[in-house]
Order: sequence, then C-alpha cells, then structure tokens
Amino acid sequence: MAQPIPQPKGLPLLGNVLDVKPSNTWASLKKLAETYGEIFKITVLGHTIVFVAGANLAEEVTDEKRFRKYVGGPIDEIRYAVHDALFTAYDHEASWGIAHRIIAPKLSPQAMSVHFDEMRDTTSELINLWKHLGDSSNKITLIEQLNRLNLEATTLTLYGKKLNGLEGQQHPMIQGMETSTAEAVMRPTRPGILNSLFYGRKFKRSTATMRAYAQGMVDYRKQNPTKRQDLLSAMMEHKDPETGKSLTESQIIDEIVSMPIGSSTAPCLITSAIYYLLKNPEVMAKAREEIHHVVGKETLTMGHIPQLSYVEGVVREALRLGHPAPGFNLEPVPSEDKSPVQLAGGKYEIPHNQPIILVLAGVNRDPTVFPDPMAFKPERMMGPEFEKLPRAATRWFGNGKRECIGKHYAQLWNMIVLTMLLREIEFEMVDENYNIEQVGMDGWFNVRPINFQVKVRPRV
Ligand code: HEM
Repeated sequence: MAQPIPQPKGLPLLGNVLDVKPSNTWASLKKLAETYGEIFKITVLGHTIVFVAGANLAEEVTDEKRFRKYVGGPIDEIRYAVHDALFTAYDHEASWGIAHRIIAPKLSPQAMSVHFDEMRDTTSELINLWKHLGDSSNKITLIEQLNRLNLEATTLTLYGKKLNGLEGQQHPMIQGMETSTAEAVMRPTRPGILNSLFYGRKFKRSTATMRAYAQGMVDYRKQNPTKRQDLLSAMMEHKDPETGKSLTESQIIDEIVSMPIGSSTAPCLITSAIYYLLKNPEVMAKAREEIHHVVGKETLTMGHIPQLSYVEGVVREALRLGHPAPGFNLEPVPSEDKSPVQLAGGKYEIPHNQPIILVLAGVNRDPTVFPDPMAFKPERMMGPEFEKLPRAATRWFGNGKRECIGKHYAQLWNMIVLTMLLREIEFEMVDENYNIEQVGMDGWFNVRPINFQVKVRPRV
C-alpha cells in the first residue's frame, strides 16, 4: 500500500499559494525540501506538482525509459520568446532533433578548443578592468560583472561578434533575459487574466529586446561574411544530416536567444565558487597551489586544463552546493497504461501524467550520498571518489537526451574563468559575515547568492 506524499497543509481552494514565494520560488522549494525530505507535493491554482529531493528517487525519475522532460510551467511560458527552440521544444516536435543535430557538433568538446583563446582573452579583459579600479569603485557585485563577461564570451565565441560590454551601460540583453525569465516563472502562479491584463507588455518588451539582440547577430553576419565556422555559421548554413532540413531565420533567432539564457547559469556557478572559496581559505590555498604548479606565470592554454584536477573538483563541488541550475522538470513517459506510476517499489504512487520537479538543493545535499553535505570538499569530486557517486547525484546539467547542450562549453568556461581569477585576483568579502545559508540565493532559471559583493585587487 502506497503511503501519501507529504504536502504542506495549504488553504481551502487556494492550496499551497502561501508555501511558495513567487518572488523567490527556488528558496521556497529548498525550504520545503529541507522540511519534507525526498519527496513532497504542492497544489497551486488547482495544479499539483510533485517534487523529488532525494538521490534515490532522483535516480529513479532520471531513468529515460520511464520519465522524460516535462515542458510545462515556466518552460512553456518562455516559448512566447523562443518558441520550439532546443530548451523549450515539446518531445513530439521534430524541430528539436533538427536543431540538436545542427547545433551539437559546434558545442562538442572538440569544437570547444577552437574557442579557448576567445574565452581566455575576454576573461583577461575583465581582469584588467578590475586591476585598474580606483578605491572608490572597488566594491563589485560579482554576478553583475560575471553576467557581462558571460554575454561577452557567448556572443564572441558562438556568434563571432565583439559586444564590448564589459564596462559602461550594461547590454540590454542582460536585463531582457532577467525580465523575461522572471516573468516566465511567475506567470504560472497567477490567474491568466492578471497575466494578460497587467504583465503582457513587460513580457512582450523583454522578448523584443532579446530578439533584437539575436537579429543583430544574424544581420551582422550577413553584412560581414566570414570563413569562421562557429555556431552561427552552422545554424545559417548547415542542413540537418538526417532530414536535410535547415533552420528558418526565426528558428535561428530562437536559438540565438536561448544560448545566453542557458549560459547565464555559468556566472552563477563562478559567483558561488568564489563565495565557497572565501569561506574555505584552505581550499582556496590548495587551488592556487595547483594553479601555481601547473600554470605558473605562463599564458593559460588548453593543455593546462586537464592537469587542473583540484580546480575541477572545486567547480563540481560548487555545482553541487550552489546548484546554479536549481532543478529540472520531468514526467512519466506517456503510454496506453493510465494506471498510477509507482515510485520506490510502490512506496509512493503518482498519476500517470504527473509533472515532477527535481529539486537539486535537496538531491545535491542528500546526506546518504554526501556525508557532511554542507562542507565544501573538492576531494569528493575528484578521481575515483567522483566516479563512484550515483549518477543522479551529479545531474547538474540535466538528464538524458535533454541534458544541457552547452555542458562542454560551460565546463571549459568555468575552468578558464575560475583559474584566471584565482591566479590573478585577490578577493575580499565586503561583508565578512555574509553567509549564503542565511542570506540565500535567488533567481529564475538559475540561482546565485543574493547581493554578494566583493573587493578585488591584483595578486602580487
Ligand atoms: C554551469 C553552467 C550550466 C548549467 C549548470 C546548465 C544546466 C542545464 C540544465 C540542468 C539543463 C536541462 C534543463 C531541462 O531539463 O529543462 C540545461 C539545458 C540547456 N542548456 Fe545548460 N547549463 C549550463 C550552461 C549552459 C551553456 C554555457 C549553454 C550554451 C552555450 C547552455 C544551453 C542550454 C540549452 C540550449 C539547453 C536545452 C537543451 C535541450 O533541451 O536540448 N547551458 N542546462
């Protein structure tokens, strides 16, 4: 006999509206995961969502034979901006396979090495700006700076255009992404009439901003033909090897917009990593020792990256504890059988079409997999220790065929940026008592420490 899935009490008719703060959904889900453990559910506006927050159940619901990506809620809402792009396509839409086969080769590990110098040089540009900050301006909000760096690097590597957006006015694309993803997360929590009466214009405007950025990339490429074989050239020129189909210009715009939304998770990761390193000076020292030993004063090259295994452990441990992509959506694979789906050998039952959200703040801190889960220990993310972890406990990049297509890009960018920052910059927390567990994280499609500020100065 299945046992009931825990659910906070809620209000008559309104359900659990008060249990999830619309302004910080992920913080509420993290709190519920801490209260209820491996599984819980909530009902909002008549819709029930089941949340999985333990490693064992995560292992089960990431089995692609039984579960697949659920395109609903905020992901469905952001289709307003990017339609049937990679991130938002329904399982049945052929557009996903066509785009995937055209795009994936340009984001493969081999393709990434082509972009190494551009990733390194944009990072150098930011570091140089920091090195020349006067005392009065030397108090930076790390995520704001790294968001600029990310857009600069993504635009240059994937679309071949220099934005020059590391200083001065922030590029409007950054605010466009923030506003549209915030709106996409909040829309499912409001009655539809409120969305169309009061929030439609904001959504429309931010969408227009993002699509104008993307159109700018296409127009620039048309006006400046090049032999560059980057993602943009693949999207504009290549055909899907399976169907022979090309992407339409509107589909190219959809994907151009989607990539920086995806890649904006990486600055969240670096921000958390710097926070955890400042809180764990012995880990910071060890990472710097490795960088000193492997790279020294040389210019960072692709050849250094595989030798930086401790820094890689730091990145993975920050992905675990900081969970920059806070979760992803799943549902049972549809079948003729409409009977309830059993979980944990019948301990729990869910309807055959039940949306599920994997809450990584729970899964990544499951003490049965990660003893002393709140400690920042890169060693557990290295070599055989890492290899023996259950796969579901390392699902920071999503699952199966809908796993992050930018994973290799992110892995390289994270390594380059973190290595260079640790080698060249000394960080100091503006508020030395800042504590991420008390202040918390916020965000929409990705999360970052709230208002985390640091002082930066060149390392000597
Ligand atoms: C630390 C950095 C990153 C993390 C943790 C991350 C995480 C994720 C996760 C969890 C998913 C699955 C979402 C789902 O199932 O709904 C995903 C999908 C995706 N990501 Fe990333 N991501 C990162 C960086 C990037 C980068 C750098 C790019 C682009 C260059 C990117 C582009 C995408 C796209 C397009 C998808 C949709 C893939 C598909 O459904 O076919 N991401 N990412």
